[in-house]
Amino acid sequence: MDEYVGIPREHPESYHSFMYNHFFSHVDVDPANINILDGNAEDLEEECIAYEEKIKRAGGIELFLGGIGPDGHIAFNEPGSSLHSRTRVKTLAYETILANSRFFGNDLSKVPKMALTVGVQTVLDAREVVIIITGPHKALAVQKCLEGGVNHMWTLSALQLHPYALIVVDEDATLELQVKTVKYFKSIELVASSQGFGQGLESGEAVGKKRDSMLERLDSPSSPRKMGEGFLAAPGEGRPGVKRAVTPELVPDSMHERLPEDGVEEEKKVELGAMQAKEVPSLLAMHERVDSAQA
Ligand SMILES: N[C@@H]1[C@@H](O)[C@H](O)[C@@H](COP(=O)(O)O)O[C@@H]1O
Repeated sequence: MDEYVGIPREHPESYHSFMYNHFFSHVDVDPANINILDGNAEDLEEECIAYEEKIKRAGGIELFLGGIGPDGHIAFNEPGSSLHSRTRVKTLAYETILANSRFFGNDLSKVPKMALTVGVQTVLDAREVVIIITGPHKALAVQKCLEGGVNHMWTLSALQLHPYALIVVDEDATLELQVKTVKYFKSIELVASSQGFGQGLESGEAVGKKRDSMLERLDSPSSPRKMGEGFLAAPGEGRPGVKRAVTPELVPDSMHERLPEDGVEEEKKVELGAMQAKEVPSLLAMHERVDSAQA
């Protein structure tokens, strides 16, 4: 989902190395199916555009699994990132450079200052998003993103707009939350699982059939979404034993869609004309009312 700009792929702190060491080398994955942004690409902008295209061609992201930075950034979407952003070159925030310096011998000069990252909208377009947050140094971000409103200064908060987002935290990461918030989430989890609606990650075969329709939906990322469109299918939908309610639209429709169609407009004009012809008093202009009152 992100990669530093300008450090070799083999560098122990590159995200390429991280992903190979912690994940790809432990699973049976065809290297051709691994897609990590290339922070050494000759044309970084082109690399980002191509990455979005690749996601689109693959039918969208099924599961976005990630973490956050202490400033609430998701991937490398630093504070102030547009919530509609897509894959791009990003300058890292000082706090992030500082936080990452521990991986570079605490030498700030060695920490990359730029990265390539998927955008907030790229994450929001994923069918399901799971974010794992641990440690007290992420507690303020958790508080801002869960108890605060959707805000570009804490980009994780954009997940409030996602129909299938799951945030997994340890006890330390909840330290800045109100006790009642923690109790609230624990209680709804308890009630939900007692009613057979417990949260759970899906496993099993990929929902390949849905990909064609996903491709269509993702066709134009910038085009306004209509009711019920835009997000990918509900996780687990169509699988035996998995019930999901349809989530209503979460993204407002565009203004032009709210304007009446021409036909309707014409009808209104005719109605209005008829009313005016009947000289309905309420339609008289003010000066006419004044004149008639004086007379
Ligand atoms: N840019 C990366 C994020 O993409 C990643 O999610 C996070 C994980 O942090 P941690 O390993 O502390 O969970 O690190 C950085 O901030």
